[in-house]
Amino acid sequence: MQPQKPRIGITLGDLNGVGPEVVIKALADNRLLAMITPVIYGSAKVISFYKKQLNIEEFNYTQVRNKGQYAPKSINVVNCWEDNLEINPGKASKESGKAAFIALKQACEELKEGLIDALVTAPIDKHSIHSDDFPFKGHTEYLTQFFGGESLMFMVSDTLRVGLVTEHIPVREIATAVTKERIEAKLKVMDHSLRNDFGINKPRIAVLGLNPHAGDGGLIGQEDEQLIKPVVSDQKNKGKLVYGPFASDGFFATGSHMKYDAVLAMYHDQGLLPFKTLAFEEGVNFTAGLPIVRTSPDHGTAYNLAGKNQANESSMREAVYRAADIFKSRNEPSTEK
Ligand SMILES: NC(=O)C1=CN([C@@H]2O[C@H](COP(=O)(O)OP(=O)(O)OC[C@H]3O[C@@H](n4cnc5c(N)ncnc54)[C@H](O)[C@@H]3O)[C@@H](O)[C@H]2O)C=CC1
Ligand SMILES: NCC(=O)COP(=O)(O)O
Repeated sequence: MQPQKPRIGITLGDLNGVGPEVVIKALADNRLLAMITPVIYGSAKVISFYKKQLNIEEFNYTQVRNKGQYAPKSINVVNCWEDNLEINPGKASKESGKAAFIALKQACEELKEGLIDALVTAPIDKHSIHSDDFPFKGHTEYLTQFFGGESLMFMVSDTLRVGLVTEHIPVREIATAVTKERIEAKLKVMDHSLRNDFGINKPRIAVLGLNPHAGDGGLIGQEDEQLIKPVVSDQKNKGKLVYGPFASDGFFATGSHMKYDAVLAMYHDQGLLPFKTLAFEEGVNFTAGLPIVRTSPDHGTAYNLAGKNQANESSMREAVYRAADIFKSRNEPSTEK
């Protein structure tokens, strides 16, 4: 008997952004259908609108009538909201933010119930979706609360992996949020994910410094000497292959990242700026550390491109492949990890 293909839930994200476009373009590639059963959470009306606009013939889908009954040879579409919602490509709106949340919530509930195996999320507009029902800064924070656990925003490609100690917080709060406990917790998730999700038996991890020149021996801020160095030493004493802190400005430019399986950055732009520069098209945002698998493309709603058939779908395609790979890796009989 053929093993069951992983059922990958895919949320459409903000219906006025490039989410629907990159989902349609990625799934129009039939090779994906041979490997996974896609279940789109959103609306058939939105899919039909963008399909027409993009003039994509080879994208056929089935509307789901019964919850959890997903046709293995089709692109399944679950209608999550009323059909009368207006579609305005490129325009932020509270209504589209609300719809994005409804689809995300339904997909998460079905993931929890075991009706799908992994989740891929198309981009939301963090401002539009924000409400009393969704008081979060992004998917990462929502999923961490919904499923529980210590999560890590882990940007991954075949050649580069970058995780973050702090995520969506204002720059002025970074220094106080970088604590020994938080660095240790994120290193633990990263180490575990490299072993279990990526099959690396002895992960080598580089840790970036917080201050310019990793503090210059305490001349430019104390955090590198007093927090980061002791954590790295402690990890080494425990037999872990953890190195640093490295001055972050020249780290990627000199190709130093290639000597490690992953890099731990202290804050969002410190990690995502080099990641997107080096791996924008193939890069994927993976939420490590949770009991479920969630990936997403590494870009946002790109309102400037929405409705113009100019969005590149490769990051979305990689996100789908990556979710299926990690799901399989977690469910394979374990070798030594
Ligand atoms: N996982 C998620 O849901 C994410 C959501 N966002 C949200 O997206 C919104 C816009 O954020 P920005 O910082 O402007 O980032 P963005 O990724 O939407 O746009 C940055 C630049 O990249 C280009 N770009 C983005 N996706 C592209 C694609 N598929 N093909 C070609 N070019 C592409 C855009 O045209 C723009 O020039 C914000 O509301 C933000 O919160 C941002 C990142 C992730
Ligand atoms: N720039 C990355 C990002 O914003 C990820 O957001 P989310 O996956 O937490 O929604």
